[in-house]
Amino acid sequence: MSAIAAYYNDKSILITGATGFVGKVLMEKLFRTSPDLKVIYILVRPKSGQTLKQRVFSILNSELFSKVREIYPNVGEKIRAIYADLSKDDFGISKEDMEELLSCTNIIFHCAATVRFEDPLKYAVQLNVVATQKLLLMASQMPKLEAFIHLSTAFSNCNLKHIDEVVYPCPGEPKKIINAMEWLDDAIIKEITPKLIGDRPNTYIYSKALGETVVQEEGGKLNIAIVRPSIISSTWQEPFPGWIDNVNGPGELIIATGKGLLQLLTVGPMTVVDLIPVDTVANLILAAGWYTAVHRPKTMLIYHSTSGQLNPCYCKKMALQVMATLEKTPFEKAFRRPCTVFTTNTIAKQFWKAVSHRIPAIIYDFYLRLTGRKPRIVKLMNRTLNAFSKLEYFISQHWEWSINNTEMLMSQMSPEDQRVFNFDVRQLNWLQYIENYVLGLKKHLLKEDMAGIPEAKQHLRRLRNINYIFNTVIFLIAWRLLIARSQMARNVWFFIVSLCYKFISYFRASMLKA
Ligand SMILES: CCCCCCCCCCCCCCCC(=O)SCCNC(=O)CCNC(=O)[C@H](O)C(C)(C)COP(=O)(O)OP(=O)(O)OC[C@H]1O[C@@H](n2cnc3c(N)ncnc32)[C@H](O)[C@@H]1OP(=O)(O)O
Ligand SMILES: NC(=O)C1=CN([C@@H]2O[C@H](COP(=O)(O)OP(=O)(O)OC[C@H]3O[C@@H](n4cnc5c(N)ncnc54)[C@H](OP(=O)(O)O)[C@@H]3O)[C@@H](O)[C@H]2O)C=CC1
Repeated sequence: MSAIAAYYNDKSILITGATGFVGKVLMEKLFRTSPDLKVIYILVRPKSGQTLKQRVFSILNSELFSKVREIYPNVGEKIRAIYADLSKDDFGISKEDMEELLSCTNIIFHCAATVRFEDPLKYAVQLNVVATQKLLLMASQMPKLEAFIHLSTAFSNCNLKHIDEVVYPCPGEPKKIINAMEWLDDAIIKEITPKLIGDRPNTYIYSKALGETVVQEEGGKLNIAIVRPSIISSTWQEPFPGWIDNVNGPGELIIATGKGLLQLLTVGPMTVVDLIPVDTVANLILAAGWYTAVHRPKTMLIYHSTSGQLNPCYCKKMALQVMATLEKTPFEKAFRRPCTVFTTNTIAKQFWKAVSHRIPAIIYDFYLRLTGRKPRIVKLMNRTLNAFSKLEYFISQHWEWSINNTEMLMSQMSPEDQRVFNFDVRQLNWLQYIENYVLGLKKHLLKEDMAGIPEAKQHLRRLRNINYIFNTVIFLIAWRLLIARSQMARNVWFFIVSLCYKFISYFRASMLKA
């Protein structure tokens, strides 16, 4: 049996962020590989009108957990959902629940965070720094705790081009920043945010960097490791290829491309997009948890969960594969035919944004208004272009991450562990992976049925014909205006017409001879 799987059997595991993208995959894997684990405590808040029970029920009944349900029908009995809102003091956890957590927990996986790039700094600090600080304090009171795994991001130091497996100093001391967030007025915080975050692109990245400093400074004697994933994407292999349930990062751009909203990619041919499949991240987290608890390294280790060094995914190649998959299996009800223009030129970029994005959106909304419907495309287009401008930062640059600790971890694992908790991205075939990713977005996120593909293709053919007619009309109008105003245009026109006439006469004469 796998040593890592055996380690988690009989353990009480606390997961924060278990209702999120990474948390769910982590929990699923734990149940599948270590069914004899004692309990998984998850810190959950009620959301979107759902109680804790309802949230857990819908996760366990989701497609992601279908394999777990097969092998382990009573899986719900091993989950203890504990009410907690990490933005509140003491997380709002009841006294009894807190006592149980403190006395029983063996391992903590801290995945919870706010991942929105532009949350107000106060909220980002509250979630990604203060909550981490409080969780560390809780952890320090857990006598049975063996390991604390903190999830950060590979981009926490994206102001550097080469990133080592160390915690770098961050502008501003966490304690001072936390203090300032408590008493400063929201308007003032907003004003000083750009100065505080310095050369980091947004409040999310900055707060994650501060979070790492807090882990390093306040981890005390705890057995801690930090895992830094890059851009987390759909599952590669487990529990099945292509599972994804959120639009963060690439998902948003792929959907916008598939729906015909986004037709622009500002990348050079050799730009690498550092994708890392979510199941690979979960496997690395579990391996790091085992290693930290069993081998107790003297210093806190940081593991980069990235792909660029070992098996780079080139952005242009990825986009072409996205397009090829969309050709075979298009998304339904597209606004326009999917098409991608690659450019790194700023002027060309602005031109394409206006001509091929904003103007068609305005025309379409005008048409919706004329037909008595509510205009919505301009709003959607603005949102798409805004999201694109925020994500662009991560695909227009190149970073290098050291992976010594990650490779060391792999070398410490038995062949069986390497198979069961595989995070070796060298084995990944990007073309196959991207195809599954696009299909996964269609199926699991957009909830589109494969039976609707003929209709989606028919819709795209209609859009192509409309496009042809539209372009021809625009060309004729432009040409007519030009002829009316320019002698040269008129000469060109007569030249073309007489050429056509001569060609037809010649053709007819040679037909008659034959
Ligand atoms: C060919 C392709 C190649 C691809 C090539 C890949 C490259 C891909 C690089 C990625 C690189 C990431 C690298 C990060 C590495 C980490 O560690 S990041 C962790 C993950 N986090 C993320 O990815 C979060 C990214 N997203 C965000 O932060 C925010 O969505 C953005 C982009 C800043 C936009 O924020 P915003 O303008 O406030 O927009 P948002 O609140 O999301 O939505 C506004 C409104 O639109 C609505 N809305 C949202 N989505 C939709 C939708 N799809 N339709 C309609 N309405 C919508 C919302 O409901 C909302 O409505 P209201 O509530 O206002 O009524
Ligand atoms: N996704 C990515 O591309 C990357 C993510 N990461 C890191 O991985 C970790 C997980 O990210 P991911 O799963 O994608 O993020 P998600 O947004 O999918 O999940 C975030 C989780 O945190 C929980 N959470 C947020 N706020 C609170 C709160 N106030 N109280 C209790 N729980 C809360 C959410 O709960 P709820 O369901 O109630 O909202 C959810 O379970 C994060 O630390 C992130 O920084 C790192 C690199 C890339």
